[in-house]
Amino acid sequence: MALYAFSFPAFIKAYSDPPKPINSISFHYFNGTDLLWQSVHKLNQVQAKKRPIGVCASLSERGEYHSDRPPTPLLDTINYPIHMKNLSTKELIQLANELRSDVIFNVSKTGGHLGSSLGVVELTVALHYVFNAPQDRILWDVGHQCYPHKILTGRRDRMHTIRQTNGLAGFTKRSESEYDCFGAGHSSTTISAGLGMAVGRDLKGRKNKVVAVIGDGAMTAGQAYEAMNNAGYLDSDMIVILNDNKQVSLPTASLDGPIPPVGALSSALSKLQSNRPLRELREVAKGVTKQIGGPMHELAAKVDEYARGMISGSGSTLFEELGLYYIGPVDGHNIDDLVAILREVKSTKTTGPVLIHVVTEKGRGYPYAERAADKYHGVAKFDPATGKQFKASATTQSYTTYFAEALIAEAEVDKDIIAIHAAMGGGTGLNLFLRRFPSRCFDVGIAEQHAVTFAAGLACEGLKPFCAIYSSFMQRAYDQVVHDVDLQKLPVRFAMDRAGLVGADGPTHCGSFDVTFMACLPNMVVMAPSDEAELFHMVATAAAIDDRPSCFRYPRGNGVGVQLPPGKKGIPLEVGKGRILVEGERVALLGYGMAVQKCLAAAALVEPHGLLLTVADARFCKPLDHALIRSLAKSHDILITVEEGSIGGFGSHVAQFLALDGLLDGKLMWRPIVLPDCYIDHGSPADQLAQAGLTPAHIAATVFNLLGQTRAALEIMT
Ligand SMILES: Cc1ncc(C[n+]2csc(CCOP(=O)(O)OP(=O)(O)O)c2C)c(N)n1
Ligand SMILES: CC(=O)[C@@H](O)[C@H](O)COP(=O)(O)O
Ligand SMILES: [Mg+2]
Repeated sequence: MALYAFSFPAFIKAYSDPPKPINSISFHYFNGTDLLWQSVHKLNQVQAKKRPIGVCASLSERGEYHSDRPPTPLLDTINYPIHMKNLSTKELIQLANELRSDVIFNVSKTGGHLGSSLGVVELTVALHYVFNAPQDRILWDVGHQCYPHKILTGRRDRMHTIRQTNGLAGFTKRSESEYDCFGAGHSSTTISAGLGMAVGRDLKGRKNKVVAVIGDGAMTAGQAYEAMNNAGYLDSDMIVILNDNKQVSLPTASLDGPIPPVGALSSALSKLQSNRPLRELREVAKGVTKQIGGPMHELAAKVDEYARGMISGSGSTLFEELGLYYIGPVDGHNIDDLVAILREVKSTKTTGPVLIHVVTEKGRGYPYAERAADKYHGVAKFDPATGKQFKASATTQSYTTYFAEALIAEAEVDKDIIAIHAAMGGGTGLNLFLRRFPSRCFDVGIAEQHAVTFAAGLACEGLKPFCAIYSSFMQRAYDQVVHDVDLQKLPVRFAMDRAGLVGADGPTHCGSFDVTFMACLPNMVVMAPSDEAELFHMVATAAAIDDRPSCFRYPRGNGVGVQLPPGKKGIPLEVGKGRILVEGERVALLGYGMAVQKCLAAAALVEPHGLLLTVADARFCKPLDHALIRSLAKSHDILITVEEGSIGGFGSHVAQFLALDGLLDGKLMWRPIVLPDCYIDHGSPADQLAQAGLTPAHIAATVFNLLGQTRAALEIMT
């Protein structure tokens, strides 16, 4: 939407004889007595489906897109934003189309986050055209939509390495580029960080701009409001761009039916889109204010005041109540409008925080993504021509699916079981639960803190809430876990998926700390299954624990192929009891969670050397199975614990017990194998495990070293 820089006569004329409808926004009618404009605003050009301009490759016969990478003659000349500055609008449109095809072909070879990147192609071009990064700070919330940004900021030649070992990160990352002014991965942080940068700029006497791009999903998290509230109070100059694509929650893991956006914000945003006329009037008024001085200010200010008042009457300027100047909605795929409005806002002095509401389409410009329920949010490698993804075939289901099936089985026989997730219905598998129990599944938006305390409230009323939140996203709700759940000993059950290393998403998404931060809580039962059958049993165990909170963790990935319980219904375990899987001698490996599988593999590696190791599955970190640990410590020379978690977790609790029980006072050699005290970068799961020292070979080498067999230790590692 272009801000109309009316001249005075034209402005007055607009009052009586509105201009003819023009391309994107036009004012039909203004009645001088009441401030009512009807406007025609083609927000999403139907022609959007038109083949991109300037792309001469013919469409594939096999499908609806090119099978070969189309030529990108203009993009080939752009390595950094500085190379874009002299382009015409037409060239910018061509650049956007070439950039879009570049993203599609890159991701078709690497997999990754496609839909959100496609939705911000025009916005990215306009931002890097108008603003001067890296001096101007451009922040991308969550950062999963940053592929166009990375291509335009000197990293096009490395996009084929994205999310791979030693490759580009899948999110923005400060250490990767000066153009990535803030790291992301978890949502809803950029307004806070951007405000910090704006205040820092002012304190340093600098003049650069700060722009935070945040999605409608990320805008459902409380931190976004904390930040806007503070921005409104501080009145610092910054620009928030709300990228509203009507996708808040993720059916990432499965092609579920479209999940409507959750929460009151989504309906407020829809209202904003329906309340266009009044807002456009304000934009006109603002445009006039800037173009003319003197007495017209009062008229324009009056128009603005009326418009604000009338819009807020409909409760639609939620953002203005927080002190941000609202502009929009703007067509996020119209570069002409975007450039005009960004230029206008950039050139306006001391505006305080401004929120530009941009409406985009996730997956835009790639028919398979546009049509998919999940908008191709997270994709495997795929054939660009047909959109067919090359998903690895597996003989077992994901732990996510097993969890959902286990919870459904429990909910079939217990009507008090309720499921809660935070905008991750696909990733947690709870969309499967939702289909079976639509009234007992709650998606609270990207609001993990609220999810936990909401579950606490449910537990107060005698329900049995299962809060399914990825391990790393659970970090966001830790005080709620402590203060609202554990301290009050409320029976909330926490299902923490993506525990341990997660591969391509890297350190922001690795569930490294959940054992550490859960097992230190006095009332929490903390357990971890060593395979998919155990996961069913632990879901049943959690369902049965109704006098305190409990949690269980499980990894990203598929089961190991063990027999599932009959009817896929778990049997509650005896709380605090582990089990011995293999009786050996001299050396005992005590695994926690999926690390037990690595222990079994390590035992198999050393057996040809005449070593028969004991392998035990702890099952519980809290309460610990003291009898099992005491027995292992007393009947073996060496005790090694293994877990895919940080220091302070299972091994630390075992050490605490061994020390207090006097079991370290004798000959026992004891070693904990944990994640190293560092962040493991994105890469393949195998590479990550190797970097972490958690492979079966590493465990076997530890055994050999402790037995003084250093040659064997070296050999097993080569
Ligand atoms: C704290 C946190 N919770 C959950 C997620 C998982 N997640 C990644 S993207 C996404 C949806 C984001 O929606 P939006 O901000 O609208 O971006 P879009 O994908 O629509 O472009 C979610 C829930 C996350 N990254 N961070
Ligand atoms: C960007 C984001 O946070 C999610 O898309 C996340 O990458 C999903 O992870 P999974 O692919 O493990 O579900
Ligand atoms: Mg969205």
